[in-house]
Amino acid sequence: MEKRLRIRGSVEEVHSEIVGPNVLEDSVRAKVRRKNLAVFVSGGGSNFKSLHEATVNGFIHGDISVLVTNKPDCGGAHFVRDKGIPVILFPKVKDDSGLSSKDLVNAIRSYKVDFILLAGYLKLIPTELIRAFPRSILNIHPSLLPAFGGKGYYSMKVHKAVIASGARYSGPTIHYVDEEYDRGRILAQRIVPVLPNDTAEELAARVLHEEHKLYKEVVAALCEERIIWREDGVPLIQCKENLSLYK
Ligand SMILES: Nc1nc2c(c(=O)[nH]1)N[C@@H](CN(C=O)c1ccc(C(=O)N[C@@H](CCC(=O)O)C(=O)O)cc1)CN2
Ligand SMILES: NCC(=O)N[C@@H]1O[C@H](COP(=O)([O-])[O-])[C@@H](O)[C@H]1O
Repeated sequence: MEKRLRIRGSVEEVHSEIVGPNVLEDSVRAKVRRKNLAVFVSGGGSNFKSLHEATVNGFIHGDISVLVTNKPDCGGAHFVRDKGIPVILFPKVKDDSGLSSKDLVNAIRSYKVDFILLAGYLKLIPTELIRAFPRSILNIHPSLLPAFGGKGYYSMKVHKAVIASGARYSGPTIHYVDEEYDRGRILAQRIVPVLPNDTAEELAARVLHEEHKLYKEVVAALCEERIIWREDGVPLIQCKENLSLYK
Protein backbone atom coordinates (compact mmCIF):
# COMPACT_ATOMS: atom_id res chain seq x y z
CA MET A 1 0.00 0.00 0.00
CA GLU A 2 1.64 3.26 -1.08
CA LYS A 3 0.82 6.60 0.52
CA ARG A 4 1.59 9.90 -1.24
CA LEU A 5 2.71 12.64 1.11
CA ARG A 6 0.95 16.00 1.59
CA ILE A 7 2.81 17.78 4.38
CA ARG A 8 0.61 19.87 6.72
CA GLY A 9 2.84 20.37 9.75
CA SER A 10 5.89 22.52 10.39
CA VAL A 11 9.23 21.34 9.02
CA GLU A 12 10.28 20.43 12.56
CA GLU A 13 7.11 18.42 13.12
CA VAL A 14 7.30 16.72 9.75
CA HIS A 15 10.99 15.95 9.92
CA SER A 16 10.77 14.57 13.41
CA GLU A 17 10.42 11.12 11.85
CA ILE A 18 11.24 8.88 14.76
CA VAL A 19 11.93 5.23 14.40
CA GLY A 20 12.21 4.69 18.12
CA PRO A 21 10.07 2.21 20.11
CA ASN A 22 7.10 3.74 18.45
CA VAL A 23 4.86 0.91 17.35
CA LEU A 24 1.18 1.60 16.92
CA GLU A 25 -1.29 0.70 19.66
CA ASP A 26 -3.00 -2.65 19.33
CA SER A 27 -6.30 -0.97 18.40
CA VAL A 28 -4.64 0.69 15.39
CA ARG A 29 -2.65 -2.42 14.53
CA ALA A 30 -5.89 -4.39 14.46
CA LYS A 31 -6.82 -2.37 11.34
CA VAL A 32 -3.49 -3.20 9.63
CA ARG A 33 -3.07 -6.69 8.18
CA ARG A 34 -0.15 -8.66 9.64
CA LYS A 35 2.56 -8.85 6.97
CA ASN A 36 4.50 -11.83 5.55
CA LEU A 37 8.27 -11.37 5.29
CA ALA A 38 11.02 -13.09 3.29
CA VAL A 39 14.58 -12.63 4.61
CA PHE A 40 17.72 -13.17 2.51
CA VAL A 41 20.99 -14.05 4.31
CA SER A 42 24.45 -15.33 3.39
CA GLY A 43 26.27 -15.38 6.72
CA GLY A 44 25.95 -15.44 10.50
CA GLY A 45 22.49 -13.98 10.37
CA SER A 46 22.55 -11.78 13.49
CA ASN A 47 20.29 -9.23 11.78
CA PHE A 48 17.95 -12.04 10.73
CA LYS A 49 17.85 -13.44 14.28
CA SER A 50 17.16 -9.95 15.66
CA LEU A 51 14.28 -9.50 13.18
CA HIS A 52 12.93 -12.97 13.96
CA GLU A 53 12.91 -12.21 17.71
CA ALA A 54 11.06 -8.95 17.01
CA THR A 55 8.33 -10.82 15.07
CA VAL A 56 7.96 -13.31 17.94
CA ASN A 57 7.82 -10.71 20.76
CA GLY A 58 5.33 -8.51 18.89
CA PHE A 59 7.61 -5.56 18.11
CA ILE A 60 7.16 -6.27 14.39
CA HIS A 61 3.56 -6.77 13.16
CA GLY A 62 4.60 -9.56 10.82
CA ASP A 63 5.96 -13.08 10.41
CA ILE A 64 9.02 -14.47 8.65
CA SER A 65 7.50 -16.87 6.11
CA VAL A 66 10.63 -17.97 4.27
CA LEU A 67 14.43 -17.67 4.41
CA VAL A 68 16.48 -17.39 1.22
CA THR A 69 20.22 -18.04 1.15
CA ASN A 70 23.08 -18.81 -1.23
CA LYS A 71 24.86 -20.68 1.62
CA PRO A 72 22.77 -23.66 2.86
CA ASP A 73 25.13 -24.15 5.84
CA CYS A 74 25.07 -20.50 7.02
CA GLY A 75 24.02 -19.38 10.50
CA GLY A 76 20.62 -18.23 9.35
CA ALA A 77 19.77 -21.60 7.77
CA HIS A 78 20.82 -23.47 10.93
CA PHE A 79 18.78 -21.09 13.08
CA VAL A 80 15.47 -21.83 11.31
CA ARG A 81 15.86 -25.63 11.26
CA ASP A 82 13.65 -26.12 14.34
CA LYS A 83 11.36 -23.12 13.70
CA GLY A 84 9.27 -24.36 10.81
CA ILE A 85 10.60 -21.67 8.47
CA PRO A 86 11.33 -23.06 4.97
CA VAL A 87 14.71 -22.36 3.33
CA ILE A 88 15.15 -21.59 -0.37
CA LEU A 89 18.54 -21.78 -2.10
CA PHE A 90 19.24 -18.97 -4.54
CA PRO A 91 20.96 -18.56 -6.93
CA LYS A 92 21.59 -21.93 -8.55
CA VAL A 93 24.94 -23.45 -7.63
CA LYS A 94 27.31 -25.73 -9.55
CA ASP A 95 25.51 -28.98 -8.71
CA ASP A 96 22.38 -27.38 -10.21
CA SER A 97 20.65 -27.11 -6.83
CA GLY A 98 18.95 -23.83 -6.11
CA LEU A 99 16.34 -21.83 -8.00
CA SER A 100 16.40 -19.79 -11.17
CA SER A 101 15.30 -16.14 -10.91
CA LYS A 102 11.87 -16.96 -12.37
CA ASP A 103 11.37 -19.87 -9.98
CA LEU A 104 12.47 -17.64 -7.07
CA VAL A 105 9.75 -15.10 -7.89
CA ASN A 106 7.11 -17.85 -8.06
CA ALA A 107 8.32 -19.44 -4.82
CA ILE A 108 8.24 -16.15 -2.89
CA ARG A 109 4.81 -15.32 -4.29
CA SER A 110 3.60 -18.78 -3.16
CA TYR A 111 4.36 -17.75 0.44
CA LYS A 112 2.24 -14.58 -0.06
CA VAL A 113 5.23 -12.43 0.90
CA ASP A 114 4.59 -8.69 1.32
CA PHE A 115 8.16 -7.50 1.91
CA ILE A 116 11.65 -8.86 1.23
CA LEU A 117 14.47 -8.01 3.65
CA LEU A 118 18.13 -8.48 2.74
CA ALA A 119 20.26 -9.09 5.87
CA GLY A 120 23.87 -9.75 4.95
CA TYR A 121 22.96 -11.31 1.57
CA LEU A 122 25.97 -11.09 -0.74
CA LYS A 123 24.58 -11.82 -4.21
CA LEU A 124 22.89 -9.51 -6.73
CA ILE A 125 19.08 -9.57 -6.52
CA PRO A 126 17.76 -10.22 -10.03
CA THR A 127 15.70 -7.72 -11.98
CA GLU A 128 12.80 -10.21 -12.14
CA LEU A 129 12.38 -10.11 -8.36
CA ILE A 130 12.81 -6.32 -8.18
CA ARG A 131 10.06 -5.83 -10.80
CA ALA A 132 7.79 -8.37 -9.09
CA PHE A 133 8.10 -6.55 -5.71
CA PRO A 134 8.27 -2.80 -6.43
CA ARG A 135 9.13 -0.59 -3.45
CA SER A 136 9.02 -3.75 -1.29
CA ILE A 137 12.65 -4.91 -0.98
CA LEU A 138 14.95 -3.44 1.70
CA ASN A 139 18.66 -3.93 2.35
CA ILE A 140 20.85 -2.98 5.30
CA HIS A 141 24.37 -1.81 4.51
CA PRO A 142 27.06 -1.14 7.15
CA SER A 143 28.10 2.35 6.01
CA LEU A 144 26.54 5.76 5.43
CA LEU A 145 25.59 5.37 1.76
CA PRO A 146 26.32 6.53 -0.83
CA ALA A 147 29.80 6.36 0.68
CA PHE A 148 31.56 2.99 0.78
CA GLY A 149 28.90 1.10 -1.17
CA GLY A 150 28.64 -0.81 -4.43
CA LYS A 151 30.30 -3.92 -5.88
CA GLY A 152 33.14 -5.15 -3.67
CA TYR A 153 31.88 -3.28 -0.57
CA TYR A 154 30.56 -5.86 1.87
CA SER A 155 31.20 -7.07 5.43
CA MET A 156 34.68 -6.20 6.76
CA LYS A 157 35.77 -4.67 3.47
CA VAL A 158 33.39 -1.78 4.18
CA HIS A 159 34.75 -1.06 7.68
CA LYS A 160 38.40 -1.33 6.52
CA ALA A 161 37.68 1.24 3.79
CA VAL A 162 35.94 3.58 6.26
CA ILE A 163 38.89 3.48 8.67
CA ALA A 164 41.42 3.92 5.87
CA SER A 165 39.52 6.99 4.63
CA GLY A 166 39.83 8.83 7.94
CA ALA A 167 36.06 9.27 8.17
CA ARG A 168 34.98 10.39 11.67
CA TYR A 169 31.53 8.82 11.48
CA SER A 170 30.02 5.68 10.06
CA GLY A 171 26.78 3.77 10.62
CA PRO A 172 24.09 1.62 9.00
CA THR A 173 21.95 2.58 6.03
CA ILE A 174 18.62 0.92 5.19
CA HIS A 175 17.63 1.46 1.58
CA TYR A 176 15.28 0.16 -1.08
CA VAL A 177 16.84 -2.31 -3.47
CA ASP A 178 17.14 -1.54 -7.18
CA GLU A 179 19.07 -3.23 -9.98
CA GLU A 180 22.48 -2.00 -8.82
CA TYR A 181 24.26 -2.67 -5.53
CA ASP A 182 23.47 -0.05 -2.84
CA ARG A 183 22.01 2.63 -5.17
CA GLY A 184 18.33 2.45 -4.14
CA ARG A 185 16.41 5.15 -2.23
CA ILE A 186 17.69 5.64 1.32
CA LEU A 187 15.02 5.10 4.00
CA ALA A 188 16.93 5.33 7.29
CA GLN A 189 20.42 5.84 8.71
CA ARG A 190 22.10 5.98 12.12
CA ILE A 191 25.55 7.36 12.93
CA VAL A 192 28.30 5.99 15.15
CA PRO A 193 31.73 7.54 15.84
CA VAL A 194 34.86 6.14 14.21
CA LEU A 195 37.54 6.31 16.94
CA PRO A 196 41.21 7.08 16.16
CA ASN A 197 42.45 3.61 17.19
CA ASP A 198 39.48 1.59 15.96
CA THR A 199 40.20 -1.76 14.37
CA ALA A 200 37.81 -2.85 11.62
CA GLU A 201 36.38 -5.43 14.02
CA GLU A 202 35.69 -2.80 16.71
CA LEU A 203 33.97 -0.51 14.21
CA ALA A 204 32.00 -3.46 12.76
CA ALA A 205 30.69 -4.37 16.22
CA ARG A 206 29.64 -0.75 16.94
CA VAL A 207 27.82 -0.49 13.59
CA LEU A 208 26.20 -3.94 13.93
CA HIS A 209 24.73 -2.98 17.32
CA GLU A 210 23.00 -0.02 15.66
CA GLU A 211 21.95 -2.19 12.70
CA HIS A 212 20.00 -4.54 14.95
CA LYS A 213 18.07 -1.66 16.54
CA LEU A 214 17.47 0.26 13.32
CA TYR A 215 16.37 -2.67 11.15
CA LYS A 216 13.67 -3.86 13.53
CA GLU A 217 12.35 -0.30 13.99
CA VAL A 218 12.21 0.26 10.22
CA VAL A 219 10.56 -3.13 9.57
CA ALA A 220 8.02 -2.37 12.32
CA ALA A 221 7.12 0.85 10.47
CA LEU A 222 6.99 -1.04 7.15
CA CYS A 223 4.60 -3.67 8.54
CA GLU A 224 2.39 -0.95 10.09
CA GLU A 225 2.15 0.83 6.72
CA ARG A 226 3.94 3.93 8.08
CA ILE A 227 6.20 4.46 5.04
CA ILE A 228 5.24 7.38 2.82
CA TRP A 229 6.79 8.73 -0.38
CA ARG A 230 7.60 12.43 -0.74
CA GLU A 231 6.76 14.08 -4.05
CA ASP A 232 10.44 13.91 -5.11
CA GLY A 233 10.54 10.14 -4.50
CA VAL A 234 12.22 10.16 -1.10
CA PRO A 235 10.68 7.60 1.30
CA LEU A 236 9.91 8.76 4.86
CA ILE A 237 8.92 6.94 8.03
CA GLN A 238 5.84 8.30 9.80
CA CYS A 239 6.10 8.27 13.57
CA LYS A 240 2.86 7.73 15.51
CA GLU A 241 2.69 11.34 16.71
CA ASN A 242 2.90 12.66 13.15
CA LEU A 243 0.35 10.36 11.57
CA SER A 244 -2.15 13.22 11.40
CA LEU A 245 0.33 15.46 9.52
CA TYR A 246 0.60 13.22 6.50
CA LYS A 247 -2.41 12.68 4.34
N1 LIG B 1 20.06 -5.73 -6.98
C1 LIG B 1 20.64 -5.59 -5.77
N2 LIG B 1 21.15 -6.68 -5.15
C2 LIG B 1 21.73 -6.55 -3.91
C3 LIG B 1 21.85 -5.28 -3.31
C4 LIG B 1 21.30 -4.14 -4.01
O1 LIG B 1 21.35 -2.98 -3.50
N3 LIG B 1 20.72 -4.34 -5.22
N4 LIG B 1 22.49 -5.15 -2.07
C5 LIG B 1 23.39 -6.26 -1.75
C6 LIG B 1 23.99 -6.18 -0.36
N5 LIG B 1 25.30 -5.51 -0.47
C7 LIG B 1 25.49 -4.38 0.26
O2 LIG B 1 24.65 -3.92 1.06
C8 LIG B 1 26.34 -6.05 -1.27
C9 LIG B 1 26.55 -7.43 -1.25
C10 LIG B 1 27.57 -7.98 -2.03
C11 LIG B 1 28.38 -7.16 -2.82
C12 LIG B 1 29.45 -7.77 -3.67
O3 LIG B 1 30.32 -7.08 -4.17
N6 LIG B 1 29.37 -9.12 -3.84
C13 LIG B 1 30.40 -9.85 -4.58
C14 LIG B 1 30.26 -11.35 -4.33
C15 LIG B 1 30.55 -11.67 -2.87
C16 LIG B 1 30.49 -13.17 -2.59
O4 LIG B 1 29.89 -13.92 -3.42
O5 LIG B 1 31.01 -13.57 -1.53
C17 LIG B 1 30.25 -9.60 -6.08
O6 LIG B 1 29.11 -9.37 -6.55
O7 LIG B 1 31.28 -9.71 -6.74
C18 LIG B 1 28.18 -5.78 -2.81
C19 LIG B 1 27.17 -5.22 -2.03
C20 LIG B 1 22.71 -7.60 -1.92
N7 LIG B 1 22.18 -7.66 -3.28
N1 LIG C 1 26.94 -5.01 1.69
C1 LIG C 1 26.22 -5.98 2.45
C2 LIG C 1 26.85 -6.09 3.84
O1 LIG C 1 28.03 -5.87 4.00
N2 LIG C 1 26.00 -6.40 4.82
C3 LIG C 1 26.49 -6.51 6.17
O2 LIG C 1 26.83 -7.86 6.46
C4 LIG C 1 26.68 -8.03 7.87
C5 LIG C 1 25.85 -9.26 8.08
O3 LIG C 1 25.85 -9.57 9.43
P1 LIG C 1 24.77 -10.65 9.97
O4 LIG C 1 24.81 -11.82 8.99
O5 LIG C 1 25.28 -10.97 11.35
O6 LIG C 1 23.43 -9.96 9.96
C6 LIG C 1 25.98 -6.77 8.43
O7 LIG C 1 26.92 -5.88 9.02
C7 LIG C 1 25.41 -6.14 7.17
O8 LIG C 1 25.29 -4.72 7.25
